[in-house]
Amino acid sequence: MSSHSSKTLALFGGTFDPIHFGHLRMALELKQVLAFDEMRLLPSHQPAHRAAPGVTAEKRRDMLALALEDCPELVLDARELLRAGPTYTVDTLEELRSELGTELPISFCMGMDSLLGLPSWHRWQRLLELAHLVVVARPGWEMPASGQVADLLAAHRGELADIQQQPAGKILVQERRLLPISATDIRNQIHSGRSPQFLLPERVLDYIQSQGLYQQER
Ligand SMILES: Nc1ncnc2c1ncn2[C@@H]1O[C@H](COP(=O)(O)OP(=O)(O)OP(=O)(O)O)[C@@H](O)[C@H]1O
Ligand SMILES: O=C(O)c1ccc[n+]([C@@H]2O[C@H](COP(=O)([O-])O)[C@@H](O)[C@H]2O)c1
Repeated sequence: MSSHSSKTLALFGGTFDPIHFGHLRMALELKQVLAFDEMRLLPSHQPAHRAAPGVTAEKRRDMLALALEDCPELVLDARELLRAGPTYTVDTLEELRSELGTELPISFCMGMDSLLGLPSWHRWQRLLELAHLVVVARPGWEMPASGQVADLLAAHRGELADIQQQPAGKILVQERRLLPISATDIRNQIHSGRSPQFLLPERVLDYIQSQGLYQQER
């Protein structure tokens, strides 16, 4: 039995290019509603399934650190930035399991869009052996009718008590309204000369301006 058996850990991964209030609210709400003991934001180094971010991993991490300065409930975990090559979630979860043992309940949080793309993730069938998946769906979402994700949901759908008490293997679908904010919109606004004020923390916006980030269209 691991010494962590009475705790629960949640991870909220993303490119965070840049971090915004949509990410921060969702991470905080999931932590509070699902009563996780710890919620870590996990910036991806070289995202595996999208174009390379325009801003270096170090700057994305700095923005995340600034965003979390006033929020002790959310913690930065920069481990993926230390690994070379494409960032695969399965590698991160295996690393965490070797550090924290096999008993600690670990939940990896993602949007429903990410779940629908899960079969293209690296070694995706191993993920549920290492962690639970908490999937955020908009109210009124519909279950995919068939296919690998429908089969996965049918086999692994669980309840809150499962993800709090078991180490891995369940999918919890959480219906929540999302703030209508996207990092793509923020980048577009900046390079069009408009201000993204009120969509992200003021300190992050100051950093973006002082470093001259997102001025060029990509
Ligand atoms: N407005 C939002 N509210 C809640 N969660 C969000 C929101 N936008 C993105 N997410 C979730 O945050 C995680 C990281 O997303 P990501 O860093 O790609 O942000 P993004 O705003 O979608 O960026 P981009 O526009 O560059 O794709 C993903 O799980 C994604 O589903
Ligand atoms: O492991 C993979 O193959 C994989 C493929 C796509 C996305 N992910 C992870 O999913 C999280 C959200 O990714 P993104 O691209 O929506 O910011 C982030 O932690 C990524 O590392 C992981």
